[in-house]
Amino acid sequence: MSLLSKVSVALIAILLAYYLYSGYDAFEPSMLKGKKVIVTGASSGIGEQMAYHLAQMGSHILITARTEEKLKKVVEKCVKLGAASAYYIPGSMDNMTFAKQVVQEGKRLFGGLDMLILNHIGYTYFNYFDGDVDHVRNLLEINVLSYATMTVEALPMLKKSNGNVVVVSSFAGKVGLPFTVPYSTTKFALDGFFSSLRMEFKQQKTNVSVTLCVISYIDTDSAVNTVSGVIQQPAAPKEECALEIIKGGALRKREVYYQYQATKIPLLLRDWAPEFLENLVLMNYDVTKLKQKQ
Ligand SMILES: NC(=O)C1=CN([C@@H]2O[C@H](COP(=O)(O)OP(=O)(O)OC[C@H]3O[C@@H](n4cnc5c(N)ncnc54)[C@H](OP(=O)(O)O)[C@@H]3O)[C@@H](O)[C@H]2O)C=CC1
Ligand SMILES: CC(C)CCC[C@@H](C)[C@H]1CC[C@H]2[C@@H]3C(=O)C=C4C[C@@H](O)CC[C@]4(C)[C@H]3CC[C@]12C
Repeated sequence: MSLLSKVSVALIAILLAYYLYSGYDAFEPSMLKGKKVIVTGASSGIGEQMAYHLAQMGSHILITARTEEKLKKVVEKCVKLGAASAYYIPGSMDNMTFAKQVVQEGKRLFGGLDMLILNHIGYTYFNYFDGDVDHVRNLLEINVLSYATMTVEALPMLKKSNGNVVVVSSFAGKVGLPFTVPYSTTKFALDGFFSSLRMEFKQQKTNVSVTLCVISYIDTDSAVNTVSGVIQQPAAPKEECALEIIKGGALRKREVYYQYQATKIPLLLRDWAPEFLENLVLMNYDVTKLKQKQ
Protein backbone atom coordinates (compact mmCIF):
# COMPACT_ATOMS: atom_id res chain seq x y z
CA MET A 1 0.00 0.00 0.00
CA SER A 2 1.37 3.39 -0.94
CA LEU A 3 1.89 6.05 1.71
CA LEU A 4 -0.94 8.12 0.25
CA SER A 5 -3.38 5.19 0.52
CA LYS A 6 -2.31 4.53 4.11
CA VAL A 7 -2.87 8.18 5.03
CA SER A 8 -6.28 8.15 3.28
CA VAL A 9 -7.37 4.98 5.11
CA ALA A 10 -6.23 6.47 8.43
CA LEU A 11 -8.14 9.70 7.70
CA ILE A 12 -11.33 7.82 6.80
CA ALA A 13 -11.00 5.72 9.98
CA ILE A 14 -10.59 8.88 12.08
CA LEU A 15 -13.62 10.54 10.45
CA LEU A 16 -15.73 7.39 10.89
CA ALA A 17 -14.67 7.04 14.53
CA TYR A 18 -15.52 10.71 15.11
CA TYR A 19 -18.91 10.27 13.42
CA LEU A 20 -19.77 7.24 15.55
CA TYR A 21 -18.28 8.68 18.73
CA SER A 22 -20.07 12.03 18.44
CA GLY A 23 -23.42 10.28 18.01
CA TYR A 24 -24.23 12.68 15.17
CA ASP A 25 -27.96 12.83 14.45
CA ALA A 26 -28.69 9.87 16.73
CA PHE A 27 -31.15 11.99 18.70
CA GLU A 28 -34.80 10.97 18.92
CA PRO A 29 -37.38 13.05 20.83
CA SER A 30 -38.65 9.78 22.31
CA MET A 31 -35.41 9.66 24.36
CA LEU A 32 -36.99 12.24 26.66
CA LYS A 33 -40.42 10.60 26.90
CA GLY A 34 -41.33 9.94 30.54
CA LYS A 35 -37.96 11.32 31.73
CA LYS A 36 -37.85 13.31 34.96
CA VAL A 37 -36.22 16.67 34.32
CA ILE A 38 -35.46 19.80 36.39
CA VAL A 39 -34.86 23.06 34.47
CA THR A 40 -33.62 26.16 36.32
CA GLY A 41 -34.12 29.71 35.06
CA ALA A 42 -37.15 28.53 33.09
CA SER A 43 -39.47 31.51 33.54
CA SER A 44 -38.03 33.19 30.42
CA GLY A 45 -35.48 32.94 27.62
CA ILE A 46 -33.68 29.71 26.76
CA GLY A 47 -34.87 27.93 29.92
CA GLU A 48 -38.52 28.61 29.04
CA GLN A 49 -37.95 27.23 25.53
CA MET A 50 -36.28 24.10 26.96
CA ALA A 51 -39.37 23.52 29.11
CA TYR A 52 -41.60 23.68 26.00
CA HIS A 53 -39.41 21.27 24.03
CA LEU A 54 -39.36 18.82 26.95
CA ALA A 55 -43.13 19.13 27.27
CA GLN A 56 -43.58 18.25 23.59
CA MET A 57 -41.30 15.26 24.10
CA GLY A 58 -43.50 14.04 26.98
CA SER A 59 -41.16 14.56 29.93
CA HIS A 60 -42.01 15.14 33.59
CA ILE A 61 -40.84 18.70 34.25
CA LEU A 62 -40.06 20.73 37.36
CA ILE A 63 -39.11 24.34 36.59
CA THR A 64 -37.80 27.07 38.85
CA ALA A 65 -36.95 30.82 38.87
CA ARG A 66 -37.93 33.72 41.17
CA THR A 67 -41.10 35.02 39.46
CA GLU A 68 -44.08 32.83 40.34
CA GLU A 69 -46.55 34.39 37.86
CA LYS A 70 -44.27 33.64 34.93
CA LEU A 71 -43.52 30.08 36.10
CA LYS A 72 -47.24 29.41 36.43
CA LYS A 73 -47.83 30.45 32.80
CA VAL A 74 -44.92 28.34 31.55
CA VAL A 75 -46.25 25.30 33.43
CA GLU A 76 -49.76 25.81 31.98
CA LYS A 77 -48.31 25.90 28.47
CA CYS A 78 -46.18 22.80 29.19
CA VAL A 79 -49.28 20.85 30.18
CA LYS A 80 -51.02 21.91 26.95
CA LEU A 81 -47.98 20.91 24.90
CA GLY A 82 -48.08 17.36 26.25
CA ALA A 83 -45.82 17.20 29.32
CA ALA A 84 -46.25 13.95 31.29
CA SER A 85 -46.50 16.31 34.26
CA ALA A 86 -45.32 19.87 34.97
CA TYR A 87 -44.65 21.71 38.25
CA TYR A 88 -42.90 24.84 39.42
CA ILE A 89 -41.16 26.01 42.56
CA PRO A 90 -40.32 29.72 42.98
CA GLY A 91 -37.22 31.01 44.79
CA SER A 92 -33.83 32.64 44.45
CA MET A 93 -30.62 30.76 43.73
CA ASP A 94 -28.50 33.01 45.95
CA ASN A 95 -29.89 30.81 48.73
CA MET A 96 -28.27 27.35 48.82
CA THR A 97 -31.03 25.97 51.04
CA PHE A 98 -33.45 26.79 48.23
CA ALA A 99 -31.12 25.18 45.65
CA LYS A 100 -31.25 21.91 47.66
CA GLN A 101 -35.02 22.26 48.14
CA VAL A 102 -35.60 22.30 44.37
CA VAL A 103 -33.86 18.93 44.00
CA GLN A 104 -35.75 17.50 46.99
CA GLU A 105 -39.00 18.71 45.43
CA GLY A 106 -38.07 16.79 42.28
CA LYS A 107 -37.49 13.69 44.40
CA ARG A 108 -40.82 14.13 46.18
CA LEU A 109 -42.79 14.72 42.97
CA PHE A 110 -41.11 12.22 40.64
CA GLY A 111 -39.40 9.75 42.96
CA GLY A 112 -36.15 10.17 40.97
CA LEU A 113 -34.36 12.33 38.42
CA ASP A 114 -32.97 11.71 34.92
CA MET A 115 -31.74 15.12 33.84
CA LEU A 116 -30.68 18.24 35.73
CA ILE A 117 -30.52 21.31 33.47
CA LEU A 118 -28.69 24.18 35.16
CA ASN A 119 -29.45 27.36 33.22
CA HIS A 120 -30.31 30.33 35.50
CA ILE A 121 -28.06 33.38 35.87
CA GLY A 122 -28.24 36.35 38.22
CA TYR A 123 -28.52 39.90 36.92
CA THR A 124 -25.26 41.55 35.86
CA TYR A 125 -24.26 44.70 33.98
CA PHE A 126 -22.77 44.79 30.47
CA ASN A 127 -20.13 47.48 30.81
CA TYR A 128 -16.56 48.19 31.99
CA PHE A 129 -15.75 46.44 35.28
CA ASP A 130 -16.74 48.86 38.04
CA GLY A 131 -14.47 47.41 40.73
CA ASP A 132 -17.35 45.92 42.73
CA VAL A 133 -15.95 42.60 43.93
CA ASP A 134 -19.01 42.00 46.12
CA HIS A 135 -21.09 41.79 42.95
CA VAL A 136 -18.68 39.16 41.61
CA ARG A 137 -19.03 37.20 44.86
CA ASN A 138 -22.83 37.41 44.71
CA LEU A 139 -22.86 36.32 41.07
CA LEU A 140 -20.57 33.39 41.90
CA GLU A 141 -23.15 32.25 44.48
CA ILE A 142 -26.02 32.38 41.97
CA ASN A 143 -24.26 31.26 38.78
CA VAL A 144 -21.83 28.68 40.19
CA LEU A 145 -22.30 27.61 43.81
CA SER A 146 -26.01 26.92 43.37
CA TYR A 147 -25.11 24.74 40.34
CA ALA A 148 -22.59 22.80 42.44
CA THR A 149 -25.06 22.51 45.34
CA MET A 150 -27.86 21.18 43.14
CA THR A 151 -25.53 18.70 41.45
CA VAL A 152 -24.33 17.32 44.80
CA GLU A 153 -27.91 17.03 46.02
CA ALA A 154 -29.08 15.33 42.81
CA LEU A 155 -26.15 12.94 42.41
CA PRO A 156 -27.64 9.94 44.29
CA MET A 157 -30.72 10.07 42.03
CA LEU A 158 -28.66 10.64 38.87
CA LYS A 159 -26.41 7.69 39.70
CA LYS A 160 -29.47 5.45 39.98
CA SER A 161 -30.86 6.62 36.63
CA ASN A 162 -27.50 6.88 34.79
CA GLY A 163 -28.64 10.45 34.26
CA ASN A 164 -27.35 13.71 32.85
CA VAL A 165 -26.15 17.03 34.25
CA VAL A 166 -26.46 19.81 31.67
CA VAL A 167 -24.68 23.09 32.38
CA VAL A 168 -25.49 26.15 30.29
CA SER A 169 -22.36 28.22 29.85
CA SER A 170 -21.25 30.68 27.19
CA PHE A 171 -18.57 31.64 24.71
CA ALA A 172 -17.78 34.15 27.48
CA GLY A 173 -16.96 31.11 29.66
CA LYS A 174 -14.16 30.03 27.29
CA VAL A 175 -12.78 33.42 26.13
CA GLY A 176 -12.41 36.67 28.06
CA LEU A 177 -14.55 39.44 26.52
CA PRO A 178 -15.03 43.15 27.23
CA PHE A 179 -17.96 44.18 29.49
CA THR A 180 -18.52 40.73 30.97
CA VAL A 181 -15.92 40.61 33.79
CA PRO A 182 -18.22 39.35 36.61
CA TYR A 183 -20.23 37.13 34.24
CA SER A 184 -17.17 35.55 32.57
CA THR A 185 -15.66 34.88 35.99
CA THR A 186 -18.65 32.72 36.87
CA LYS A 187 -18.84 30.93 33.51
CA PHE A 188 -15.10 30.06 33.54
CA ALA A 189 -15.60 28.71 37.07
CA LEU A 190 -18.34 26.38 35.80
CA ASP A 191 -15.87 24.90 33.29
CA GLY A 192 -13.35 24.25 36.07
CA PHE A 193 -15.87 22.63 38.40
CA PHE A 194 -17.80 20.54 35.90
CA SER A 195 -14.91 19.49 33.62
CA SER A 196 -12.97 18.24 36.66
CA LEU A 197 -16.04 16.48 37.98
CA ARG A 198 -16.58 14.81 34.61
CA MET A 199 -13.04 13.43 34.75
CA GLU A 200 -13.60 12.05 38.24
CA PHE A 201 -16.81 10.37 37.07
CA LYS A 202 -14.87 8.77 34.22
CA GLN A 203 -12.11 7.62 36.57
CA GLN A 204 -14.63 6.19 39.05
CA LYS A 205 -16.92 4.74 36.35
CA THR A 206 -19.79 6.88 37.61
CA ASN A 207 -22.31 6.75 34.78
CA VAL A 208 -23.57 10.34 35.02
CA SER A 209 -22.85 12.49 31.97
CA VAL A 210 -21.80 16.14 32.27
CA THR A 211 -22.56 18.38 29.28
CA LEU A 212 -21.13 21.91 29.22
CA CYS A 213 -22.90 24.15 26.70
CA VAL A 214 -20.86 26.85 25.00
CA ILE A 215 -23.43 29.28 23.67
CA SER A 216 -23.06 32.39 21.49
CA TYR A 217 -25.34 35.46 21.39
CA ILE A 218 -29.01 34.34 21.59
CA ASP A 219 -32.15 36.43 20.91
CA THR A 220 -33.61 36.33 24.45
CA ASP A 221 -35.22 39.58 25.64
CA SER A 222 -32.69 40.10 28.40
CA ALA A 223 -29.65 39.58 26.14
CA VAL A 224 -31.00 41.72 23.29
CA ASN A 225 -31.99 44.52 25.68
CA THR A 226 -28.55 44.41 27.27
CA VAL A 227 -26.22 44.24 24.27
CA SER A 228 -28.13 45.37 21.16
CA GLY A 229 -26.20 48.04 19.31
CA VAL A 230 -22.91 47.20 20.98
CA ILE A 231 -22.62 43.67 19.57
CA GLN A 232 -22.60 43.64 15.78
CA GLN A 233 -23.09 39.87 15.46
CA PRO A 234 -26.74 38.76 14.88
CA ALA A 235 -28.47 36.90 17.73
CA ALA A 236 -29.31 33.21 17.15
CA PRO A 237 -32.84 31.83 17.83
CA LYS A 238 -33.55 30.75 21.41
CA GLU A 239 -35.89 27.91 20.32
CA GLU A 240 -33.17 26.16 18.31
CA CYS A 241 -30.58 26.85 21.00
CA ALA A 242 -32.83 25.23 23.62
CA LEU A 243 -33.27 22.13 21.46
CA GLU A 244 -29.53 21.76 20.84
CA ILE A 245 -28.88 21.90 24.59
CA ILE A 246 -31.43 19.14 25.28
CA LYS A 247 -30.07 17.00 22.43
CA GLY A 248 -26.51 17.36 23.75
CA GLY A 249 -27.60 16.30 27.23
CA ALA A 250 -29.60 13.29 25.98
CA LEU A 251 -26.69 12.19 23.75
CA ARG A 252 -24.33 12.52 26.77
CA LYS A 253 -22.03 14.88 24.88
CA ARG A 254 -19.09 16.46 26.75
CA GLU A 255 -19.82 19.87 25.26
CA VAL A 256 -22.42 21.52 23.05
CA TYR A 257 -21.42 24.39 20.74
CA TYR A 258 -24.24 26.67 19.59
CA GLN A 259 -24.02 28.28 17.16
CA TYR A 260 -21.18 26.12 15.94
CA GLN A 261 -19.63 28.73 13.65
CA ALA A 262 -19.74 31.41 16.37
CA THR A 263 -18.20 29.23 19.10
CA LYS A 264 -16.26 26.14 18.00
CA ILE A 265 -14.56 27.82 15.03
CA PRO A 266 -13.32 30.91 16.96
CA LEU A 267 -12.23 28.57 19.76
CA LEU A 268 -9.82 26.91 17.32
CA LEU A 269 -7.93 30.20 17.40
CA ARG A 270 -7.95 30.57 21.17
CA ASP A 271 -4.82 28.60 22.01
CA TRP A 272 -2.90 29.13 18.77
CA ALA A 273 -3.68 32.71 17.72
CA PRO A 274 -5.14 34.41 20.80
CA GLU A 275 -4.32 37.95 19.73
CA PHE A 276 -5.96 37.40 16.35
CA LEU A 277 -9.08 36.14 18.15
CA GLU A 278 -9.02 39.18 20.47
CA ASN A 279 -8.96 41.49 17.45
CA LEU A 280 -11.84 39.56 15.83
CA VAL A 281 -13.90 39.94 19.01
CA LEU A 282 -13.14 43.68 19.29
CA MET A 283 -14.23 44.18 15.66
CA ASN A 284 -17.66 42.91 16.75
CA TYR A 285 -18.06 45.59 19.43
CA ASP A 286 -19.33 49.13 18.86
CA VAL A 287 -18.32 50.85 22.09
CA THR A 288 -20.03 54.12 21.06
CA LYS A 289 -23.41 52.35 21.52
CA LEU A 290 -22.66 51.32 25.11
CA LYS A 291 -25.70 52.04 27.29
CA GLN A 292 -25.55 53.89 30.62
CA LYS A 293 -25.15 51.48 33.54
CA GLN A 294 -28.49 50.83 35.26
N1 LIG B 1 -28.89 35.00 25.80
C1 LIG B 1 -27.62 34.92 25.44
O1 LIG B 1 -27.13 35.64 24.56
C2 LIG B 1 -26.75 33.89 26.07
C3 LIG B 1 -27.16 33.18 27.17
N2 LIG B 1 -26.32 32.23 27.70
C4 LIG B 1 -26.71 31.47 28.88
O2 LIG B 1 -28.00 30.92 28.70
C5 LIG B 1 -28.66 30.83 29.96
C6 LIG B 1 -30.03 31.47 29.85
O3 LIG B 1 -29.89 32.81 29.43
P1 LIG B 1 -31.13 33.67 28.94
O4 LIG B 1 -32.24 32.78 28.56
O5 LIG B 1 -30.63 34.68 27.97
O6 LIG B 1 -31.51 34.45 30.28
P2 LIG B 1 -32.90 35.07 30.80
O7 LIG B 1 -32.53 36.36 31.46
O8 LIG B 1 -33.93 35.09 29.74
O9 LIG B 1 -33.34 34.02 31.90
C7 LIG B 1 -32.70 33.92 33.11
C8 LIG B 1 -33.54 33.05 34.03
O10 LIG B 1 -32.91 32.99 35.32
C9 LIG B 1 -33.86 33.40 36.30
N3 LIG B 1 -33.17 34.08 37.41
C10 LIG B 1 -32.64 35.32 37.43
N4 LIG B 1 -32.10 35.60 38.63
C11 LIG B 1 -32.31 34.49 39.39
C12 LIG B 1 -32.02 34.16 40.74
N5 LIG B 1 -31.42 35.03 41.56
N6 LIG B 1 -32.39 32.95 41.20
C13 LIG B 1 -33.02 32.06 40.39
N7 LIG B 1 -33.32 32.32 39.12
C14 LIG B 1 -32.98 33.53 38.61
C15 LIG B 1 -34.83 34.30 35.56
O11 LIG B 1 -36.10 34.35 36.17
P3 LIG B 1 -36.52 35.31 37.39
O12 LIG B 1 -36.07 36.67 37.04
O13 LIG B 1 -37.99 35.13 37.45
O14 LIG B 1 -35.84 34.75 38.59
C16 LIG B 1 -34.93 33.58 34.24
O15 LIG B 1 -35.84 32.52 34.32
C17 LIG B 1 -27.73 31.48 30.97
O16 LIG B 1 -26.99 30.49 31.64
C18 LIG B 1 -26.81 32.34 30.12
O17 LIG B 1 -25.57 32.54 30.72
C19 LIG B 1 -25.10 31.95 27.16
C20 LIG B 1 -24.67 32.63 26.06
C21 LIG B 1 -25.45 33.66 25.44
C1 LIG C 1 -16.23 35.46 17.91
C2 LIG C 1 -16.85 36.64 18.60
C3 LIG C 1 -17.27 37.67 17.61
C4 LIG C 1 -17.94 36.21 19.52
C5 LIG C 1 -18.47 37.32 20.44
C6 LIG C 1 -19.62 36.76 21.24
C7 LIG C 1 -20.22 37.71 22.27
C8 LIG C 1 -20.55 39.03 21.64
C9 LIG C 1 -21.40 37.09 22.99
C10 LIG C 1 -21.10 35.65 23.42
C11 LIG C 1 -21.78 35.45 24.76
C12 LIG C 1 -22.63 36.63 24.98
C13 LIG C 1 -23.11 37.02 26.41
C14 LIG C 1 -23.63 35.88 27.20
O1 LIG C 1 -23.10 34.82 27.22
C15 LIG C 1 -24.75 36.10 28.09
C16 LIG C 1 -25.18 37.31 28.43
C17 LIG C 1 -26.09 37.45 29.59
C18 LIG C 1 -27.28 38.25 29.25
O2 LIG C 1 -28.15 38.43 30.36
C19 LIG C 1 -26.79 39.59 28.73
C20 LIG C 1 -25.97 39.40 27.48
C21 LIG C 1 -24.73 38.53 27.67
C22 LIG C 1 -23.72 39.30 28.47
C23 LIG C 1 -24.14 38.12 26.28
C24 LIG C 1 -23.52 39.30 25.50
C25 LIG C 1 -22.94 38.88 24.14
C26 LIG C 1 -21.92 37.78 24.28
C27 LIG C 1 -20.78 38.36 25.07
